[in-house]
Amino acid sequence: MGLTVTNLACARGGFPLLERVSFSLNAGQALVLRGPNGCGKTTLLRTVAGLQPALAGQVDCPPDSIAYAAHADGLKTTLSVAENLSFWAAVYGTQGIDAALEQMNLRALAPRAAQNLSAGQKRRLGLARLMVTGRPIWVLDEPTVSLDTASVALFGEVVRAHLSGGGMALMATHIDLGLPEAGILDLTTFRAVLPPPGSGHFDEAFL
Ligand SMILES: Nc1ncnc2c1ncn2[C@@H]1O[C@H](COP(=O)(O)OP(=O)(O)OP(=O)(O)O)[C@@H](O)[C@H]1O
Repeated sequence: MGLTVTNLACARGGFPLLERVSFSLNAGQALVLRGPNGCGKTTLLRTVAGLQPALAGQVDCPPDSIAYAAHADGLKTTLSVAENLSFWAAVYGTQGIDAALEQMNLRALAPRAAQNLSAGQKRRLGLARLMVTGRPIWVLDEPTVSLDTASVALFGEVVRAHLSGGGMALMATHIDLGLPEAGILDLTTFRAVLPPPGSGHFDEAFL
């Protein structure tokens, strides 16, 4: 009931970026994607989350098991913190936002409109959304951007609790989340061989 990625190849803007990527995640496991800027971490996460098609290979996981947190927090700016979480709980058919408010240190901010939060507070709310999805596989793109040291530690604890409960996490991050149990996958070894100039891929990138 986990996540299995087999021989995955993915592209962005028509350019193949990664190929032959394989890994699996079982209950309680986390994997951190590493690699330099632009190597394709976001692209891989988007492909795993089903936001874009793979060039080749397979992503296998139970239906509706992935919760994806992108660079953008995806907040409803005019709704309060509590209303945002309640909205997402309703979307995902779950109940109760208390644990998310508590664990992401948002209780005191519950009545504040999302548009009036600081960047780090917005990020905490964006991450709290994961907790109300009830979904076991968290796919996280640079989750700690804008977080201060205390909030990074807080989020590390939230991920650890998620893993302890049988959840899984696939993350692109340059920051140490304090999860020594997480595996590391360096994507530099999976870089796709670029197509020869004039093969049409450049034009395709602008179509
Ligand atoms: N919408 C887009 N259209 C075309 N090319 C894109 C698009 N978004 C990203 N790219 C390019 O795709 C490549 C991979 O980008 P991606 O965001 O997956 O890398 P990354 O490893 O996540 O980088 P970073 O560590 O900087 O976040 C980069 O060269 C980038 O410029």
